[in-house]
Amino acid sequence: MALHGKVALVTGAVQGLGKGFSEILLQKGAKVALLDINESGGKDLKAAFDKEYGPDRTLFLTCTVESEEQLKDAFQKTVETFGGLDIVCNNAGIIDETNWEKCVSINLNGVVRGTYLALKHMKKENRGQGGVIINVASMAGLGPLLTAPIYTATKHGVVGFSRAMADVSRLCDYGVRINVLCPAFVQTAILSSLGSEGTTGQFAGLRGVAEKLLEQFGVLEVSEVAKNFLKLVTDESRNGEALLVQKEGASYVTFPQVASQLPSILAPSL
Ligand SMILES: NC(=O)C1=CN([C@@H]2O[C@H](COP(=O)(O)OP(=O)(O)OC[C@H]3O[C@@H](n4cnc5c(N)ncnc54)[C@H](O)[C@@H]3O)[C@@H](O)[C@H]2O)C=CC1
Ligand SMILES: CCCCC/C=C\C=C\C(=O)C/C=C\C/C=C\CCCC(=O)O
Repeated sequence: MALHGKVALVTGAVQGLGKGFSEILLQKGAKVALLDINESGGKDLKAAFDKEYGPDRTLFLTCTVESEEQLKDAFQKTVETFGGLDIVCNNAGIIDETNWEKCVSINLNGVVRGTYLALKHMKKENRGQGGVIINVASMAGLGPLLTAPIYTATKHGVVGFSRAMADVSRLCDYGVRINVLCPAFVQTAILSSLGSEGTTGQFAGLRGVAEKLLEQFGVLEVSEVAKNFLKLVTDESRNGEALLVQKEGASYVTFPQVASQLPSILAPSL
C-alpha cells in the first residue's frame, strides 16, 4: 500500500508511540488526523508538524476514546476535511490498576469503538474504499505483566478482538485489513509508572518483577516500533496478524490453530 495522499487517523497521537506513528505516516506522504485528550499538547504538535510537513497535512481534534459521541464526531470531521479515510490506528492507552474500570474503558472499549467507527467509514458494503486498522496492544497482550493484571487483560482483549474482527472482515469482504501491534517496553511516559503506587495500586509491591522484565527485555525506542507499525500498514498480505516487537527484532505471532474445529462453512474461507 503506497501512503502518498492516504488519510490516516491516530488516537493518543500527542506523545509517545502515537506521535511516532503519526510522524512516520506524514514522512510517507499521508495526511493525519491527530486525536488526543491533551488539547494544549495537540495544538503544539500540530504547529510543529505544520512547519515540517505543511499546514494542510494534519488536523488536531480534542477527543477522548471513552466517548462514543466525541469519537464519532472526530471520524466525521476527518472524513469531511480530508475527503476519505484509509488508515486508523487505535493507539490511546493507559496503565491504571487503581481505577481499573477506566483502564478497561480506554484500552479495550476505546479500541472496539475506534474499530467499529473505522469499519463504518471504510468497509466496501458502506461504499467505503477499504483500508487498514492497526490496534495497539502490547507484549502484555500475549503474556502477563504481573504489576498490571487489568492492563494485561485489556491488551489480551485487544489481541483477541482484532483477530476476530480480521476474520469477520475477510469472511464478509469488508476490504479492510485489521492487525495488532504488540511492543515490549518502549521509552515513553508510561514507563515512568513502573514503580508508582498511583498506577499499580495493590500490585506495587511486585515492582521488582516488572524491573526484572525490563532488564530482560530492554527498552525500545519509539522509532523502532514505528518502523514495524509501517510494515503492518503497508504489507497488503497481512490481515489478522499480531506483530511482536522486541529489542532483538520483530516477529509475527503464531497462535494455536483452532479454526479447523469451526463449522466447515467457515473454516475454508478463514
Ligand atoms: N510504552 C510502552 O512500554 C508500551 C506502550 N504500549 C501501548 O502503546 C500505546 C501508547 O502508549 P505510550 O505512547 O507508551 O503512552 P503515552 O502515555 O506516552 O501516550 C499516550 C497518549 O494517549 C493519550 N490518551 C490517554 N488517554 C486518552 C483517551 N482517553 N483518549 C484519547 N487519548 C488519550 C495521552 O494524552 C497521550 O498523548 C498504549 O496503548 C500503550 O498501552 C504497548 C507496549 C509497550
Ligand atoms: C505497571 C508497571 C509496569 C510499567 C511498565 C511500563 C510500561 C509497559 C507497557 C507495556 O505495555 C508492557 C510491555 C511489555 C511487557 C509485558 C509483558 C511481559 C510478558 C512476559 C512474558 O510473557 O513472560
